[in-house]
Amino acid sequence: MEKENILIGRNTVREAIKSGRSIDAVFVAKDSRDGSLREILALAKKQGIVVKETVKSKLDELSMPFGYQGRPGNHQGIVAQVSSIVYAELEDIFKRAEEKGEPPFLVALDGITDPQNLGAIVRSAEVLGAHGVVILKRRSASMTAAACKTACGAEEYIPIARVNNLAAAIDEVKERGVWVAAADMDGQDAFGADLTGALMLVIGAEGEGVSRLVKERCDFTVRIPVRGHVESLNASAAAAVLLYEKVRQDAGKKK
Ligand SMILES: C[S@@+](CC[C@H](N)C(=O)[O-])C[C@H]1O[C@@H](n2cnc3c(N)ncnc32)[C@H](O)[C@@H]1O
Repeated sequence: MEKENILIGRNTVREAIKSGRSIDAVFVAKDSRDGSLREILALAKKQGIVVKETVKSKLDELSMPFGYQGRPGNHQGIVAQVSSIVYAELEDIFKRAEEKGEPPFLVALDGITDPQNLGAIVRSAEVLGAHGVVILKRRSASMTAAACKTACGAEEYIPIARVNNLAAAIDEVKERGVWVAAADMDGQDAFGADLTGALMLVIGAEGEGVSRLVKERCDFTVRIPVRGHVESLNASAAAAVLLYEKVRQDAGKKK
């Protein structure tokens, strides 16, 4: 599976944004800000697409492997990185659980923006037997080359569904008989909570944690007890601990 594609030049990037194509990031040259570039950036911003400022040589470098050899500058000050990974639907995750004859086990990410955290969580989810990962379409990291690199190929084996609205996805999942647990520092002790059976674990964003709206939709909130001075774990470390705790509890119940 191809991990990454680059769209080069103003018209290409503008049309891609307008068409609603899934764009991971727009890279724009630091020193170019004329009218048409400003218009494209405003479009990108409106759609919640990540815009990164960079130097022209970086744009040359990004464009080179995609047929622009020997023609630096042809990117006109802008390139967009689009992911070509095939995202799944929520339904595919439930199908996966059904095929395996297991209660659905999902991980949802409420706005994780660091691709390495996303990749690490996808990897842990796959390794620990979750049936799928749910991420947000906007204002969140997607499966870029950086995320795939950290996932170490796990994305090939686990469905990753992108949703517009996590609160709505939680309602849908709950209707299908799955308990939804938010991971948050103000929850009940995760090691005393019942994580067995059909479960979706919601991990919060690096800065803001789980949003209030999402937390209100969850059935309960779990906390990993900490002993140090730093308040919280890294999101991917917290996900790994909680996923493992669920696996441990399920194994204990089977005995
Ligand atoms: C870096 S933390 C976010 C910290 C954020 N400042 C807050 O107050 O929520 C990212 C996510 O990792 C999970 N997490 C981190 N430490 C945790 C802990 N001790 N117990 C449960 N979840 C934790 C939560 O889902 C959290 O939203």
